[in-house]
Amino acid sequence: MNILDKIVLNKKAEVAEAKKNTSIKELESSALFGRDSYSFKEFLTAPNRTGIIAEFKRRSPSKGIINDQAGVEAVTTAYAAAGASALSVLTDKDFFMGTQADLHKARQANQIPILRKDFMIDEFQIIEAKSLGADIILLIAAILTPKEIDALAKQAKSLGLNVLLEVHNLEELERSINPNLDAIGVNNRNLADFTVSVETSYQLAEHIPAEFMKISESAISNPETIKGLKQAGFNGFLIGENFMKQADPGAAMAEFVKAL
Ligand SMILES: O=C(O)c1ccccc1NCC(=O)[C@H](O)[C@H](O)COP(=O)(O)O
Repeated sequence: MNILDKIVLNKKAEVAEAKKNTSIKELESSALFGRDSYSFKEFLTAPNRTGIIAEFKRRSPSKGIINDQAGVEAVTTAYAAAGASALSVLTDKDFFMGTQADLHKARQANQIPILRKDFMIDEFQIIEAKSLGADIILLIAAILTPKEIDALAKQAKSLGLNVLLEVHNLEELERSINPNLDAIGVNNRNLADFTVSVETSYQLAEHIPAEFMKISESAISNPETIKGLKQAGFNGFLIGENFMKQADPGAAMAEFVKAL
């Protein structure tokens, strides 16, 4: 069984447990449930922003512990001050050491869009994302059927959330694309074997229809890479480890942005 299969199996059990403990009514009565989401598109394309979606990520299956000392409020507010267009906050506990409280804290401290970075497989998680203050949800083509993507995207849109579809190859893109998506993210990391190549973004760029924002995800560690990806039509750049591996991730991002 590869790591993605393990994550999904674990997530199914986690969601089943969460459904036993929390009702949808409770989630819908959260103070944040009724707020209007920030527009992903507006923040990504605003002239004074970088296009960077800066990720708060303590651990990953490919790298182990990246940074278990940094605080979510301090890091995310520093990312926003450095010009992040949006934030990404991991909420998966078992593989990434993320928590739902991280997302909630990031929401209270920031006024830019936040992506709930998790493995979404069930409508319950979308309602949960809304109740925690997320603006964007991620749908990963490698773990969902086209029918599931369609249903989850429709539900997210009905709650005013922005939807980012993640693909890693042309086959995933062609089978998963649908009009309820806002952005297509090309993951430069192969989640089955963890190899990375930014070439993946270049190869898929021309196949992404113009109506969707284009995001390049993972393994970005150089401002020059962003310049090249912008030329290829990318609007957003999801960066986690490159900043999080530093003692002060916000300062690392501020330095990086100076070279853009
Ligand atoms: O990062 C991993 O090891 C990983 C393993 C299995 C599933 C997902 C994984 N990462 C999720 C991501 O998409 C990245 O956190 C994100 O794109 C940022 O990547 P990076 O800048 O390389 O930290």
